[in-house]
Amino acid sequence: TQSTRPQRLLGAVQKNATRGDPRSVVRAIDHFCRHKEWAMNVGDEKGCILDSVVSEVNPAAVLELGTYCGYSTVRIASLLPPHAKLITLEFNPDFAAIARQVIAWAGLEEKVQLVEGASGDWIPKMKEQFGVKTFDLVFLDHWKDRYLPDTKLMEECGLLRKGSVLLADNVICPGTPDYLEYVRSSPRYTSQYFKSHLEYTKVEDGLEKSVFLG
Ligand SMILES: Nc1ncnc2c1ncn2CCCCCNC(=O)c1cc(-c2ccc(F)cc2)cc(O)c1O
Ligand SMILES: [Mg+2]
Repeated sequence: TQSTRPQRLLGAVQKNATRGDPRSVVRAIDHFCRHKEWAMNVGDEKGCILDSVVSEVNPAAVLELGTYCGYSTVRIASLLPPHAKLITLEFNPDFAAIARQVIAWAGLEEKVQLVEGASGDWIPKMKEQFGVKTFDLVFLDHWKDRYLPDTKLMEECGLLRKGSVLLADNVICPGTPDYLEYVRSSPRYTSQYFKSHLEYTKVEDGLEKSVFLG
């Protein structure tokens, strides 16, 4: 039977990356996606911007919306301080199964909780299910038309505190126009655009960093 692209991506990790070495996992995925098969990871160029924001925030509690194969999960988790936790939500069970193995290969299982399901269903249950108070950093990389409703949901559920940072992928390509309009015009956010390119291409894309002001 035919393998899927995520399965072939996992194979490239297991073949080319060193167990327990997150950077080698990131490098193996980027090489696979640049030279073999494109895949919708945040990628190396936007990944450097992600790394700098994670390092600056130095978060104790991170939420990632949209795990896919776990590429950004590994990038983020590898930069977290001890005892910090990353909860990552993935809707697609096949993607989730691959991501678990990629995260395990990187040796980051202790820092990551992968939850299968839709963001709209899980966000209201975060506090009771995972003992989360608020998130210091949220990385939005899931359905582009869910960025805005899920941001409003996180506000309503009290999951954001003064200073919480939202970092959104793909605000240009595929684009999240309603989300951009909201965070850039709302008095409750200070927003900043980091111009970059769609992963592994020359097409313009970028990350939007928005700080919740409470
Ligand atoms: N827990 C949850 N709740 C809701 N939705 C959930 C979810 N967990 C997952 N999903 C569903 C996300 C499906 C993937 C989202 N990402 C994307 O759709 C995406 C697409 C491109 C792209 C750009 C140009 C092209 F020509 C083609 C594709 C690039 C990217 O960096 C992308 O992140
Ligand atoms: Mg993306």
